Amino acid sequence: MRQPLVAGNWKMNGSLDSINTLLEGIKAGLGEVKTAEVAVCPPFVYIPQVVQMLSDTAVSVGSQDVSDEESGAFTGEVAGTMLRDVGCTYAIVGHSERRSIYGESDEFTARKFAAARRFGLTPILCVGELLEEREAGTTEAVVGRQLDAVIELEGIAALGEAVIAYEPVWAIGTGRTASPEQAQEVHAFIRNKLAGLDAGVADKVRILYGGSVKAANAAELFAMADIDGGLIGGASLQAGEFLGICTAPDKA
Ligand SMILES: O=C[C@H](O)COP(=O)(O)O
Repeated sequence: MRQPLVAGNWKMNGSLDSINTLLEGIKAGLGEVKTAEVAVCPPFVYIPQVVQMLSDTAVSVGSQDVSDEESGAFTGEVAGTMLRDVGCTYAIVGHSERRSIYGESDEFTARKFAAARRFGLTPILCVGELLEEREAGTTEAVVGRQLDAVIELEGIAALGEAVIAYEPVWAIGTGRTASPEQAQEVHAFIRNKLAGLDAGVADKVRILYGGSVKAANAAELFAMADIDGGLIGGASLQAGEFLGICTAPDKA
């Protein structure tokens, strides 16, 4: 039985003050969350503050990215060792905003996935197609290719110790959520693809859905057989909305 995971990706949002307020709000409602594991992924600079504020809770903290390198002359990079040092347990890799805005390739993403694991972080590997790729009928080819880059570098077993997030790019921040059936179709494709290589990995890996998830639509998405929680952007910046999503698995 896979425990659902609801992870908030705050992206480049927040300030010392607003994060205090957000976390106070989340902490006040955590007692209502019965089933899901909860995680938040703040901007790098706020991670120590967030780890400290959540130290009396079971909420995990992750980073939004991680360097593919360990240390040295890599200006602007943040290493997995540093993220572990300040209390992270997860690292998002290959978010579509990294892929599309900053040109990060499948191979580069795979190296970041490897680095996260090497330094003791659980990668949350994001995959997903652009609107034009969906319309061209290439969703499975794109998602399959993104997964293959990681499998080729790290091996199939590594995915059993990671989290996958399926995020159709056309649903991110657009208010246009994939329907539960559309999401389930791709989640099932991912799980079946992994099952073809290692049934144990496919059974174990949590596959999150991301893209305009809100308290109002989370329960129907999370009720699908292969959707094991969500990676939440905008709605994770509002305590009430985020808690509404975190408690959605309790209603299944
Ligand atoms: O990482 C989170 C996703 O990009 C989803 O963002 P969103 O919930 O604002 O659509």
